[in-house]
Amino acid sequence: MQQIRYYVTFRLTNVITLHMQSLSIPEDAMSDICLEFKNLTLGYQGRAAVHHLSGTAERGVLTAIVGANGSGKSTLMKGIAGILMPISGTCEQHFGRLAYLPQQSELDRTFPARVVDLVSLGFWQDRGLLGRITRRDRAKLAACLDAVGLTGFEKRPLDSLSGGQMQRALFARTMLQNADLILLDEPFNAVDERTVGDLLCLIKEWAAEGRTVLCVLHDHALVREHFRQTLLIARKLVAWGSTSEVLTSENLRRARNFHEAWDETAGWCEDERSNSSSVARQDDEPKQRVAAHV
Ligand SMILES: Nc1ncnc2c1ncn2[C@@H]1O[C@H](COP(=O)(O)OP(=O)(O)OP(=O)(O)O)[C@@H](O)[C@H]1O
Repeated sequence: MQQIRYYVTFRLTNVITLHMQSLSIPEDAMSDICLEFKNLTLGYQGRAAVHHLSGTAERGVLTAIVGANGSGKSTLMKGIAGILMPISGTCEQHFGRLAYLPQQSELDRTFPARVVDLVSLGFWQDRGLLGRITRRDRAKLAACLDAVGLTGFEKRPLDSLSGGQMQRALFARTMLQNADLILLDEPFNAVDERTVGDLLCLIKEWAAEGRTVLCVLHDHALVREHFRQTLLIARKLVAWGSTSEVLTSENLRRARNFHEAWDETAGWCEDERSNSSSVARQDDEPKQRVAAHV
């Protein structure tokens, strides 16, 4: 009975999360813009964590999101996924489906679920909560497990997996979701070099298939080598564009200065300046303080 209750909770929690990620996405076949921010401010309990972000991400582009700890990267991912509602401004997705892989630290692995249960949640958008998985689905699932090197792990309980194996299982679920926009929050944390290489290959294949991938990363060398575009954030946009133009020592210095100067207790910012779109160098130091506002 306990097992059943856990299992139902596991499915419901995951399905609700996946459902929130799949809401309301208008098709826009005329444009190559997949994602558009307009003066987006996100935060918690009335305090902004990401300020006045504007810009666009094109379809099929691999973008790294970089910034110091606490700079707002995960907050931005949650805003795009629809888990966090904007304090002001908008975030619009212009193509189909979205898949979101949160940081591993946010996942509860104590549910008595197996690898196959986790991965098959990727079918939810097609099959619904109680929908039956067909023979064809099972073949797809097997192919995805094979692609991430987890053939034979189907019945393994989640709490018996290593960090890297868990990440591979989550990538398999993401593959089954067949999403147009894929959000990955620090997907290479605590995984070995070989797993990083394997998962990077998958990510590049997704982009080659026309999927847009946004990936939070801390390893600048890896970003320089594998990601065409980078968005550098320090609670507000510092720069967004080609990786070589964004990851300059000057931009990194500005990001550091801005982040260090930020007032953690400030309320949400009423400054309605929009920061310019796409490839953008934003204002220099944070001269403008946040207005305390409740
Ligand atoms: N649930 C929450 N409630 C209140 N404040 C939060 C919450 N989550 C994050 N914050 C705050 O928002 C700010 C941005 O946090 P966020 O997690 O987005 O940073 P990050 O860039 O992803 O950091 P890291 O690299 O450490 O993962 C931080 O000051 C953080 O303390």
